[in-house]
Amino acid sequence: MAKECNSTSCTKEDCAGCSQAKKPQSFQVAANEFSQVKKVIGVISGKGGVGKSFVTASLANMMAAKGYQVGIMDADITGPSIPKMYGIKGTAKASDDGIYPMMAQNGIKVMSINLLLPTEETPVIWRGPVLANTVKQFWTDVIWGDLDYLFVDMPPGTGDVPLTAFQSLPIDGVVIVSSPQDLVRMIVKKAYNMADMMHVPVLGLVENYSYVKCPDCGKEIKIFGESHIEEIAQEIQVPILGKMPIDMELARKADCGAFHEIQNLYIEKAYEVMPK
Ligand SMILES: Nc1ncnc2c1ncn2[C@@H]1O[C@H](COP(=O)(O)OP(=O)(O)OP(=O)(O)O)[C@@H](O)[C@H]1O
Repeated sequence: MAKECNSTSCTKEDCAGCSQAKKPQSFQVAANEFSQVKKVIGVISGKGGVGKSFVTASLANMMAAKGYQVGIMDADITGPSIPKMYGIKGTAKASDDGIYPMMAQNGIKVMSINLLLPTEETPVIWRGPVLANTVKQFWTDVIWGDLDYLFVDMPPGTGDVPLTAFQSLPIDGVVIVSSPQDLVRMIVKKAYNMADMMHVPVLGLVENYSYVKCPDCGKEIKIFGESHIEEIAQEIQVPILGKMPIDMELARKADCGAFHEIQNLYIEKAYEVMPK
């Protein structure tokens, strides 16, 4: 048991069990006064292109189908894809009270930089602090209303913008998305360590692109090689929430703006770990 003290220079180990232990400084910002969000769930990946947006939207659909009020914050400011996946077009409206999210056909509220730009092809060529501030504003200025779950499609990596998202939003837990290559071991651990350093619980791991099913014989072909997800999950002591194959039907729906029709059964287990 640690000795109780008033020191401010103790290490994390020294302080274990001490009621005076230094808490990390909070940089959290207040939500818009018209937002009541019960749980905020981040979806992260150590690198881009692993299907983070796909998993974010799949989790959101799953909770919406179970009757919860759900929103998606597309915090991937330089690579926003959520509105397109749901076929949401146009510009979000605003009033003196804030900015209103737009709604997908299954009732999910969405906010993305693409809903604030003149066209969806307009590139976002902004410096880090401006990007990071936009994520903050998606929390402070967006009128989310009553939500049971807000899923945050976090920017990939461990840079400025994900750091601000972690620090500014009251994140209740994160899901890490990865692909099967060996390199992923290091990348998943970076994402895990970032969440850990931010004192945010990791709810589980999703492996994407695990295999592709041959349309003729049904054989599972592991185009990225053998999975390492079990070993990684064991090392970091978090559950595996599912392994997703490359599914052409799901890809087609995502591409044509019909993601609201998707029930992604490959990650059904994620429901069990959602904080209730
Ligand atoms: N399991 C899957 N089966 C078929 N298509 C998929 C699957 N996962 C993702 N895709 C498709 O791959 C593309 C990239 O996925 P997504 O946009 O989710 O990646 P991301 O990790 O969010 O990328 P980034 O963070 O770099 O923006 C999308 O077109 C998406 O529809």
